[in-house]
Amino acid sequence: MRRGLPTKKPIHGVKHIIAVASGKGGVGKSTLAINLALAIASFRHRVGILDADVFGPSIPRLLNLKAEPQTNEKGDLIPLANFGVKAMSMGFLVGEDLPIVMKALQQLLHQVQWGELDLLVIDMPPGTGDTQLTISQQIVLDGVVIVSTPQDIALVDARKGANMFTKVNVPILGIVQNMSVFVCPNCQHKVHIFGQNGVLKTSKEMGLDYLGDIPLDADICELSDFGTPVVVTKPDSFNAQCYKEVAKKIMNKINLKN
Ligand SMILES: Nc1ncnc2c1ncn2[C@@H]1O[C@H](COP(=O)(O)OP(=O)(O)OP(=O)(O)O)[C@@H](O)[C@H]1O
Repeated sequence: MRRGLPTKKPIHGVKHIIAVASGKGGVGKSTLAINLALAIASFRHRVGILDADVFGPSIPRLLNLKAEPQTNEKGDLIPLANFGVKAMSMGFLVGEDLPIVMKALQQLLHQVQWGELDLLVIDMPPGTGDTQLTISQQIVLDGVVIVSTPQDIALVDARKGANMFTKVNVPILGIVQNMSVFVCPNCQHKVHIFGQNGVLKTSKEMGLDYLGDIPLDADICELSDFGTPVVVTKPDSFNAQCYKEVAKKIMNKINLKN
């Protein structure tokens, strides 16, 4: 028998799969992943989100989902859903015991009854570890979206992340800058807390597309904490529009209509 990398498999019934990744933790990856999923669903696509953030699953909280998923007669997991988006999360399944986590990851990748989806968004764990490699090697991804804040320490890790995906032949759809600008709610003065154009500069240096900028705004954080993300709760707000602009660029790249 030939030994080597495992063969990549599509996910049954799912037309497109993108991953959202970051080099560093806490830069807003899950918030971007869920708002992108909801934005693309708002363009009348059937969307699911797979939370593969093994040690810090956020999607149950972001979608206000708590129940344990049921299984079908084949033993496949049936996703939960909220705001029209189907969701499956490591957070529904396990604690933090590594062997169990890796087994659960296989179940999440290959044994979920998604039904027909136009797009599955995978929320990756931060960094460049085993989970990212496993997903890159086992799943046919249309591409990965990298998110970073504009300060150097995050950008160094974003580069590492991008390099890892390139090495394993996963196309990079582009980079999103998060939390670069804070607009004072009283005087509208703009403050670039972590620097202004760090992600744009890095994307140019790396020859990657710049997909847009999401401001640092308390509303984004609070609505996420309530399990009511800004794209569904305040769809006409500036913040929601920023996520929708990024979503449109991604949809164009993977040939999804908007
Ligand atoms: N643009 C933003 N404005 C304000 N707060 C934000 C923004 N983006 C994310 N946050 C907040 O920052 C925190 C971290 O965000 P999030 O959980 O999405 O990051 P992450 O990169 O997925 O983290 P982890 O490494 O835990 O997976 C959360 O409290 C979230 O609400």
